[in-house]
Amino acid sequence: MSIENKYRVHEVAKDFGVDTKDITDVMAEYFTAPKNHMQVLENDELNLIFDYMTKQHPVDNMEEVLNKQAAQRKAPTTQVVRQQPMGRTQKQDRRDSRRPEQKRDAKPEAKKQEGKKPEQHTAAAEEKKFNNDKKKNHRQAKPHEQRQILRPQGSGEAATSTVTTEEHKQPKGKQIHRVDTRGAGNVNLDRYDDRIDALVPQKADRMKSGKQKITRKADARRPFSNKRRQEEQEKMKRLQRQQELKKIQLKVMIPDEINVGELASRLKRTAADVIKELLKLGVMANISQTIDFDTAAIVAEEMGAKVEKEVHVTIEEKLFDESEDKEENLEPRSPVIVVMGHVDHGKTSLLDRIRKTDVAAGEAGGITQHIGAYRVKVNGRPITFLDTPGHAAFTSMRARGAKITDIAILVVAADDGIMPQTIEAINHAKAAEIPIIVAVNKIDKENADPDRVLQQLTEHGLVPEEWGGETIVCKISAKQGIGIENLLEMVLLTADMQELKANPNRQAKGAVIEAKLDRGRGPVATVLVQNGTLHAGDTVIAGKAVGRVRVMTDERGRKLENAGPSVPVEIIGLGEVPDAGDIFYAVDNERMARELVEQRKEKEKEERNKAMQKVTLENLFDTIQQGNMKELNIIIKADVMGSVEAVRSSLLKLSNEEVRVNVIHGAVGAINESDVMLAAASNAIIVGFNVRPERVAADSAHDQDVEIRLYRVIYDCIEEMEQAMKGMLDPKFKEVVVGHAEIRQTFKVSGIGTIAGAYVQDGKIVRSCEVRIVRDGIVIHEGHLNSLKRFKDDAKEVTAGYECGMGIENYNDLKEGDIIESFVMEQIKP
Ligand SMILES: Nc1nc2c(ncn2[C@@H]2O[C@H](COP(=O)(O)OP(=O)(O)OP(=O)(O)O)[C@@H](O)[C@H]2O)c(=O)[nH]1
Repeated sequence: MSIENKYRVHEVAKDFGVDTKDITDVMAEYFTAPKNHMQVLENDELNLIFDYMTKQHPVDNMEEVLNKQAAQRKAPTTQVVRQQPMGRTQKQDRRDSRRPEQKRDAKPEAKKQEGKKPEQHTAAAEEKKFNNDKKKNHRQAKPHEQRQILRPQGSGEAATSTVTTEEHKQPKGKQIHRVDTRGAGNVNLDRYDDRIDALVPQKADRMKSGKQKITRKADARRPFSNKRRQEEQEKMKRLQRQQELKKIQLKVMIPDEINVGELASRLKRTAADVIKELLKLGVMANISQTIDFDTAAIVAEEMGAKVEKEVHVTIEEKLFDESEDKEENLEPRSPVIVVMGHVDHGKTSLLDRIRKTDVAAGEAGGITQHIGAYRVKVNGRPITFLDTPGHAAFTSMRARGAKITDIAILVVAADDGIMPQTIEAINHAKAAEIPIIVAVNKIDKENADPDRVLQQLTEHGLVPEEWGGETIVCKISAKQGIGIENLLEMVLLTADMQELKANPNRQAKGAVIEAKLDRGRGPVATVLVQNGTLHAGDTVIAGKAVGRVRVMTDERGRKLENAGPSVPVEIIGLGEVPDAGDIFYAVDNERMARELVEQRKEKEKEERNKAMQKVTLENLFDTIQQGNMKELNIIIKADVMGSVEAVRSSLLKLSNEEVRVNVIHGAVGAINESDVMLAAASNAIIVGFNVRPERVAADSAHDQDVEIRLYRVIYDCIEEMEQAMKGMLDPKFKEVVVGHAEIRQTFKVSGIGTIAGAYVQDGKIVRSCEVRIVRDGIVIHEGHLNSLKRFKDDAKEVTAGYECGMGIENYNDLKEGDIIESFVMEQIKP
């Protein structure tokens, strides 16, 4: 309360025209008795006293007031009369009018209000009463309103005197009464009623809200001003409430990552607000920067929003059940084996022998057909063999992300030993991280030297068990059927170590092993079920093919109804031929599967158009920077083994904290298709020394975006790799300046343009070269020559010390003194 607003007991008494004791009594009744008459009254005390006094002292004689006002009847309807301090006469009038004998009854009457404070009392009851009174043509003054609206009693429509607003005109803190004097005869009561009607509901609202109506002393004495302010305050509060409500309701969906601008717009705030909030978290970010979900969520919550994680569900996620199997649902499954080895070492013979072993074992069934895979039973336990020739399919499957084999059998002819393809096979198996069982074949041959094979194996990191290593080596003869059973037992033993398991009780998932278009049957695919069980009639999606399994058969042509984990089956019913290595899923929703297939086709088209994604020396640094590369796989091919080893050891030394250089294969000889396949499957770069790629390999590398780098000097290779890893690889082209000429004169030739007469200062100007025009050291144009003449003759080139005439293609702004620089872009060869 400011000094000028201090309102003391005796002043209040004086203004009401009562004794100080009356005020003291009221105070004592509802608060505590004031210490003395100088005590300053608090707002709530004042409010109460006003309510109390106005109620206890209704105006019962307005005559004198009215008489005074009669003189002003012709004055404007609303007139502000300042009384500073309250005009003596009027004050006296009021005192007279308010000083009836009731004064002494004031207390008892107030006490009757069931101990409620007068403020509370006046609230609802008085409101009702007021409305009723009003309807009676304002014949009775209402005690509560009395301090606001002074009405003549019994005079009906005679005259009405009202205290009005006009707050802004008042000196602060002074008690001012404004009197709205309406002429008795021309009072527009309807208007007056309207005003009251408008005020009443608002007032009733306020009453309901239980808030104190008058909160300041100044307000107490400016009731209408107070009302307007309250209306405004109410309005403000309502707006605030709405805003708060809005804030509460604002829910934002935030994905794993979101950029600042997008977050701001989702929060319906400015980017600056979000950036500020981020700064508070110690995150410096600009509008286009991407922040992670956690950071964005904190910011959003700080800004009063409710955060929900935005999860994008792909069709795949909806369609495929990729949930992890619970341990209790897993059952042992049979191993899936691939047979690899150098050409003619006996792969086919071995596979045939194994199959025959099985048939010989008395397996009932039809004629054996080639479907790409088959199963045999060894000691009552089935083993699945991939019967796909060579390791091409195996590798291409791996390149597609299908890991289908559990164990590799490496066939090495005892009479031939380890050969290039044997090494390739070893490296393929290593890259696929599957155990290798070595089958030393053809031991029946006279010139067989199994020990030599063991020795060679050791050189390639496969130390045989009998030599204290971990590699199982079986000596066999595929032709004579020697050691086959032992080999199969070893396979089972190795499989046992792997504890291969799957859940047969779910929808099938697996890989396509082979597929072809059969004239009579349409697309036919051999699939290996890897998890779950495939049923005849299931809807299946494999890569870009979708369809229903119409017929399902095994390698002997027997119809199957169900195929569980590790079972290869041939299926008919797909709409298209899938690719070997495609993952297949049995699904519930065929329509969605077809939609997914369309999506995949579309995506494939896009990807075909996109730049290659495979690692190259050019994109190596970026790939490392993006954290997409932890290992740089390299395949080395060279003319001599010494080079392979030298390069291997030098490249391995390039490994740093971010990326490990990994030589996955090194061999002597031309770069062949198998190298390219391995590179494609392992995202490797092929490095060649003094070797060239075979034509097929080069085409294949081009198709599969495999990079082949050819060098003649090891040092160049190491340096380039190092530069690439540091992101400092030289550009593929570099500019070579050929010569300079100075323009001495210019001529304008109609229909041709400006021709420059120039003098070649150094090097030469070549007709086919690119040129740039340099004026005062600044390049003002780059382009091509459209003419180069020596005297009147066209010239191919003009060397230093000679004059020439030249025209620049589509450029005429040539001036004396310009330098024409002739240059060529040279490709940098590795
Ligand atoms: N003496 C002997 N000859 C064998 C043995 N295994 C295979 N052969 C012979 O070696 C030759 C090649 O055998 P394949 O089984 O066709 O060899 P592969 O590795 O499948 O050959 P590709 O399919 O061409 O890669 C054939 O003439 C076989 O008869 C064996 O254990 N002993």
